[in-house]
Amino acid sequence: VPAASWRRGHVRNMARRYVCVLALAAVLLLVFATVSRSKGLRGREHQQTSRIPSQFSKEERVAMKEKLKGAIQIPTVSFSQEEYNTSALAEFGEYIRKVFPTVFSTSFIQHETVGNYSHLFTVQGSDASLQPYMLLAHFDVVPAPTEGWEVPPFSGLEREGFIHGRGTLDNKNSVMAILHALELLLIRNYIPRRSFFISLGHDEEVSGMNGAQKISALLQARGVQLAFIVDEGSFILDGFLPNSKKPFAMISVSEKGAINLRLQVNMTPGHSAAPPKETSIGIIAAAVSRLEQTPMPNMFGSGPLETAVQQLASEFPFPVNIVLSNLWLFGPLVSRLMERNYIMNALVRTTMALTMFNAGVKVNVIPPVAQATINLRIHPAQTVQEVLEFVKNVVADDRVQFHVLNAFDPLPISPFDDQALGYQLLRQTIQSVFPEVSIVTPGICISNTDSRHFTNLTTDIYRFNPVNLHPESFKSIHGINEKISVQGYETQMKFIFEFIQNADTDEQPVPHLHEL
Ligand SMILES: CCCCCCCC/C=C\CCCCCCCC(=O)NCC(=O)O
Ligand SMILES: [Zn+2]
Ligand SMILES: [Zn+2]
Repeated sequence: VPAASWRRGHVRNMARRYVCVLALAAVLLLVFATVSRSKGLRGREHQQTSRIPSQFSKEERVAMKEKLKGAIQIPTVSFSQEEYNTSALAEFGEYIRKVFPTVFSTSFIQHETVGNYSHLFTVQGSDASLQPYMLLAHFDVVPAPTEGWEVPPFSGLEREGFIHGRGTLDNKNSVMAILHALELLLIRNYIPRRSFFISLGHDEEVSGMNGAQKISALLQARGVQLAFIVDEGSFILDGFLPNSKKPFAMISVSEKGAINLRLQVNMTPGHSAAPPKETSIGIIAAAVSRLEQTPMPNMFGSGPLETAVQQLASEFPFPVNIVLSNLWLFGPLVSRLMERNYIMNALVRTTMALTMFNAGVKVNVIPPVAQATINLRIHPAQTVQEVLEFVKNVVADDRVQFHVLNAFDPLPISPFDDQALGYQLLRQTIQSVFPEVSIVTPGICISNTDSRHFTNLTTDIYRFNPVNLHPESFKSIHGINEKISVQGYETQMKFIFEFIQNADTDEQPVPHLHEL
């Protein structure tokens, strides 16, 4: 082909290619612009640069409580690992999509459903150098028979400044406060610097194996490591200390282990008119009675609780403050005094509760099987094996069989020194949102939480809900008349609104003056 003709053909081909590339670029740009607009992506001109004040309009505050009420009305009850209200769990997923549209439509937030009903949100921050953290909560609740309730447990009714219902403290309040705080931040054009995850479990009350544990495995498979986790598991404790009116915040830096243990006695059935000396029910009843009469050893002596007691000493008048500040000398006395109160008792020892009893087939038949299920919560100074040995030694009856339904050791103690970012961010936010709270102490969660499934992703697990809890309210958790004040819920949401912004810091926490 003559050179000139070749050159003309070559130039024509090159021109065609450039036109195609330009056209493709134009189309992509158009698509990107469309997607950005529709998905709420904010250009840097929208980048939030200054702090967003946690002030909310009357309409926003009304919406906060109404959305919580709506959540309470969905009966997301879990009965066992195999039995929970799947339609309610699915309905709850639809509900949060409806009431938090910005959370679900923001381009830097990814939502995934895990284990069919749990929710994982990945909120991508603008500074990838900052290690992400996680906010944890759950929306399943324990059953709530209506007997004893002032209002129906799933009505979500508001009365005298309180929203009533199962889950108002454990733990739909946290689920809704987290999502609502994020919704309001996004509406105010907030973009986080530090990425964070929100994990909302659907089966925390029945082990978390299908929710939180699967979310943990998913994040581990993605190579995620977390700076810290914040979950339920303690509160601002108000009225728990004798002679002290001041509330204090306890951040649980560990949680007890647990054993669900079934005791069983089998016996040949027969006519009740000619009974044996003891039936299977009598044998099991005597065994569990011995267990109830033989408390586990008092383990008060070292660890976060002692730190808490010493930090609280200043709340007490002379000479109590001297006693509490010198546990090396008065520890045995203090431990004896603490075990007199059922909540404090749960802090100083492994507890045992007989929670289920199944036996008998008919009034005139000797019962072939008797079963007693006991729920043990293991103090951090003990192990599953030690507790099982203790139980078998107290039962001391070969006719009683032991079946461990599930068990896990106490959780490690998370750091709570000046360099512990998560702990210090909580302390900092507590003192800015709750100025009346002057003491923040470490503690032990006497119950269990979904956070125990995340020890593979971080060592810094903190269990704390920014809600004032009174001893009466404590009784309502898994009990009757669970409720949260409207003001208390608003403040919980405000706390999270502040905490998320506080977590954007890349400075190491500012050391604080120790309370001691
Ligand atoms: C001097 C210190 C006084 C401390 C008083 C401690 C009061 C205990 C406060 C909160 C504990 C309750 C936490 C609520 C979360 C419950 C989570 C749950 O139900 N998990 C399931 C389970 O454990 O079975
Ligand atoms: Zn809970
Ligand atoms: Zn619970």
